[in-house]
Amino acid sequence: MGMTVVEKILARAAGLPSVKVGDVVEPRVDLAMSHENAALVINQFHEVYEGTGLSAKVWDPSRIAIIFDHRVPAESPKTATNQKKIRGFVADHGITKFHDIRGDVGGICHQILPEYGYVRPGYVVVGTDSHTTSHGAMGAFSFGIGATEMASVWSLGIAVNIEVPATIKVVVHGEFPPFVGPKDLILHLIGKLTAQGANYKVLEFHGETIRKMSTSGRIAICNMSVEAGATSGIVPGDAETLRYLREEAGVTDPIPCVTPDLDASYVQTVEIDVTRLVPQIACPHMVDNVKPIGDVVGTRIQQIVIGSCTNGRLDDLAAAADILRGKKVAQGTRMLVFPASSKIFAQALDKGYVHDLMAAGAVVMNSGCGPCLGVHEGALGDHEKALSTTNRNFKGRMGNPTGEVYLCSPVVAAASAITGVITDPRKG
Ligand SMILES: CC(C)[C@H](C(=O)O)[C@@H](O)C(=O)O
Ligand code: SF4
Repeated sequence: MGMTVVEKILARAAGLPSVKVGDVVEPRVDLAMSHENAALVINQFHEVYEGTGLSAKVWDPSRIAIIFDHRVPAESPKTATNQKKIRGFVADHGITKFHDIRGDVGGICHQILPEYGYVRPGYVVVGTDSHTTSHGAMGAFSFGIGATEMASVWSLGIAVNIEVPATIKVVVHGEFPPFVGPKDLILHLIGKLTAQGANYKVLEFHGETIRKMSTSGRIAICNMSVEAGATSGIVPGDAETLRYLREEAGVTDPIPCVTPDLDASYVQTVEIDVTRLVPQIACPHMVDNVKPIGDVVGTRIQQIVIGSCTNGRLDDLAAAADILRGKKVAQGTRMLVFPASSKIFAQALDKGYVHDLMAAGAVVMNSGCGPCLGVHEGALGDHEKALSTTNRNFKGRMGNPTGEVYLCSPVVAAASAITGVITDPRKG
């Protein structure tokens, strides 16, 4: 019996000739990622060693990545002190993949990992963040775990009790129409599968539309796979993965790719033709409450948000700048832009996108999670509505339980910024 790409990755990492759905395995971890919640992991990690007489040492400091992003720069003394504690741990243990609050190498964890070539095809990646699914875009099996599990990974280098997940094959055909892209595809898929439709399963993406898609688009679709409940999303490594890792991340060592067997078995196959796909909007307060844009056109918006690990990359900012160049953000609407990393920010500066966006009236903020999570900056006022390129619209997500968040692509957000109401970019 053939294996899916995740079965192959898990078999290799667990040192087994093959695995099948439901097997419980203990794969070797290639990369373990945390952000500010490393502070929790550190507490749990020390507990593992308490009373054993053993000195607490991480299994491999080169395989741990810690990125400050959720609250940068710190909004409170408590956060700043947590970050200080993590810095101390990083220094004590010699952790090298550490990204502090910096304007040169800072950014959101899910952008930093691919950008610096930390994730490779075939890797097992775990992260203390639900959107760790993003790194499936690089052909890795990448999923979120809790702080306690992470403490055990830090000491053992293996992920314990991992049940081999079933895989849903998603085959995407056709060419995107103008102003429609990967974000619309993933919103459409989540609407179709529902928020629980892929629970405990992997979404393995195939088809010519995926093959032609940039790494940026692939990150967006794998990032949001968790919103359909998926353990992970994955695009098996291919020519685009190699191009990205070589040309953009500067990787020079060999990059073997893992591909699924032709006779691999899937629990379900979903076929999507994007030829007639229209811009999609996830309406409050569930990511699977997805509607074609026509259903919500004209809804008044007080805050437009472009950024995050989902849609804060250079192509996203370029698309927004193209629409807003020479135009103005509507009165009564504010627009916040936060690039996914410092590197993207610098590129957007060089290309003039930051200038275009600011001249239109947008506030360009530093790289980090910012308004996406709403615990730090960019909160909504009572009963305000936001239109955002982020990935979650749960009640209270943007810091106010009476606020409403609509999710969309960068071009929809940019077109709507000009009018102050949800606007179809195909007609704008
Ligand atoms: C705060 C963090 C643990 C959380 C996550 O797990 O995803 C956040 O990044 C999010 O997007 O909601
Ligand atoms: S940008 Fe948003 S979704 Fe991404 S890691 Fe930060 S809080 Fe989570």
